[in-house]
Amino acid sequence: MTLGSPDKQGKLEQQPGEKLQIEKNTGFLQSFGHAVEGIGQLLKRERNMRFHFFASSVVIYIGFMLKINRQDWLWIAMAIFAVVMAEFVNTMIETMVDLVVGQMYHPLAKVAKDVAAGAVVFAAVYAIAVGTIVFWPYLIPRISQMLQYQF
Ligand SMILES: Nc1ncnc2c1ncn2[C@@H]1O[C@H](COP(=O)(O)OP(=O)(O)OP(=O)(O)O)[C@@H](O)[C@H]1O
Repeated sequence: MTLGSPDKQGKLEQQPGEKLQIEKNTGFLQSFGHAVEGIGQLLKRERNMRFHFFASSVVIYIGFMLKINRQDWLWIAMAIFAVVMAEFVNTMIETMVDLVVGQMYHPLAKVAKDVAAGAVVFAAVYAIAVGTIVFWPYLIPRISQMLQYQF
């Protein structure tokens, strides 16, 4: 990919007035600023990440509704963290593969991208399992209460 040309997804155009830096960051604030930019890129480029963000918000809302305890919050936080981390790794791998092979097909590029995507699926399955184990005991009394009320 040449400088300023769009990437595979057509989203890497150089912005007017944007400073092109390849030197080391000079201080904490500059490093932090670039890290925040990285998080922004993840949200902008990854449709799945926006879905994870929405799903996490729903799970947190349900957690508050069901008044889950401290320990259960830790499990939920860990599940959300695992999915988000897997998505970070997936995006890093995808970007590096696109940088190296560009528009060419390469079987190893396929392996790298598919394994990275597999990591996200793996983390998502873990998160669903944690959510089920955590929320189930809070839901059982409510469900049986609803059933008693109906019959
Ligand atoms: N350069 C390449 N060589 C070989 N296979 C590729 C290459 N680029 C992509 N693929 C294959 O095409 C699939 C889709 O590629 P794409 O770059 O859209 O991945 P994606 O962005 O990982 O998808 P998602 O955003 O859903 O994670 C990959 O999972 C991989 O199997």
